[in-house]
Amino acid sequence: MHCLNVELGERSYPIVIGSQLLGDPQNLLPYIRGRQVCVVTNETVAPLYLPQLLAALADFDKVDTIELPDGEAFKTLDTVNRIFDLLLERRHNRSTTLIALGGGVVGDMTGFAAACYQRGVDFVQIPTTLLAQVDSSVGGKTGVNHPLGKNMIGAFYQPRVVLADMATLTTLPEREFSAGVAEVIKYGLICDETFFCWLEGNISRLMARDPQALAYAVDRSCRDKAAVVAEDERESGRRAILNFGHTFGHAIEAVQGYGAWLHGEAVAAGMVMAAELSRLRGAIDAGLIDRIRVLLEAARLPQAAPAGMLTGEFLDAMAVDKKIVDGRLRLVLLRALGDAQVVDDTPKALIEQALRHCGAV
Ligand SMILES: NC(=O)c1ccc[n+]([C@@H]2O[C@H](COP(=O)([O-])OP(=O)(O)OC[C@H]3O[C@@H](n4cnc5c(N)ncnc54)[C@H](O)[C@@H]3O)[C@@H](O)[C@H]2O)c1
Ligand SMILES: O=C(O)C(=O)C[C@@H](O)[C@H](O)[C@H](O)COP(=O)(O)O
Ligand SMILES: [Zn+2]
Repeated sequence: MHCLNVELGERSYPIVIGSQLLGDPQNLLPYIRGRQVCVVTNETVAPLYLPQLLAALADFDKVDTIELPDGEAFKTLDTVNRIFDLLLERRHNRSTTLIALGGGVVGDMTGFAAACYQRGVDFVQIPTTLLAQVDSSVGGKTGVNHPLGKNMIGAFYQPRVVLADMATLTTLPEREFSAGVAEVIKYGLICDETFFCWLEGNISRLMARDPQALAYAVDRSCRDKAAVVAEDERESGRRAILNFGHTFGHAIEAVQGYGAWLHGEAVAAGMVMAAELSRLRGAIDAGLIDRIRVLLEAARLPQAAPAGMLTGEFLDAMAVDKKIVDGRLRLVLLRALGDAQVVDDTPKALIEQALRHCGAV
């Protein structure tokens, strides 16, 4: 077990990475200030890991659990309202702590509920998917989807601790594991060339969930993300690079219907689109795109738009992107391997060309 720190002044917190962490009260007690807790999880994760966690919480005065329905389609205000209902019915006060036990969907909604309930209560992230361990549990972006756009309602709200128990990844389905690898590859592309090269040499070990390769990938991803977040907590500048591939990816998620493509799958295809656009602007060469495609192939991730998705559907959905300023679409593109930048002057025709190269019709 080891710890990394997300350095955010008085909102700093540790990311604890290890195995068999969630059953040990000592990993949680130092971060929970009151005597009340509410575990938020879902119907899939609860039977797998809730009993272990509840055993670790046995000494609290009030321990409640809410099991949400599973799936991206349930990442909504209505579902968050169910958390508020339970907290109020069970008289949780301002000293309560919410504990998110699950993937990014549970984590994003629990964090948002914590940000809003009685104007803010503590929360803890216990991520149980690869994607949540390497990305969503770190950095304090919380929120829900809206039919018109992904993560459109939310708040920046940091957890008190992230407990990444890698033992939970043993039960993760293959497709979900691959989705997490997409965000891992993202770090290499945007800010960590050495990591990208390591991934090229170790992708088979990673996909086989070799414990050492997995531990290295989780640790390195969390370090990369924590460094970017520490520099720009509320995305006024550099943090936008963590959105590489996401403007396209979010369009896929919204247009296909939330949950049809997994977030990581949509981001994978979106990263190829963003890389293709970077090439059309003359920033990178075709060789790098080939290298990205080889990694995505090995990770069993998509590299093109969903069959039949129209360039117009992409552009319409992208028009509500949260990075837009003064009506200008801002895209995260590559300057080189390991070096991303935000660009706000990409001609629409070039975007359409990149989309068509990547299978949009
Ligand atoms: N806040 C952020 O910074 C951030 C970053 C990246 C992604 N996200 C969000 O995260 C969400 C995607 O997260 P995700 O990929 O974890 O999806 P998810 O939360 O839907 O979890 C994936 C599936 O795996 C199941 N599951 C979870 N843990 C399991 C385990 N240990 N064993 C077996 N099954 C398990 C879940 O029940 C679900 O069916 C998206 O909504 C995305 O927008 C947020
Ligand atoms: O932490 C960030 O910043 C990210 O952009 C990480 C992304 O992987 C993540 O999907 C995030 O939720 C996207 O945020 P959004 O602001 O584009 O909705
Ligand atoms: Zn993402």
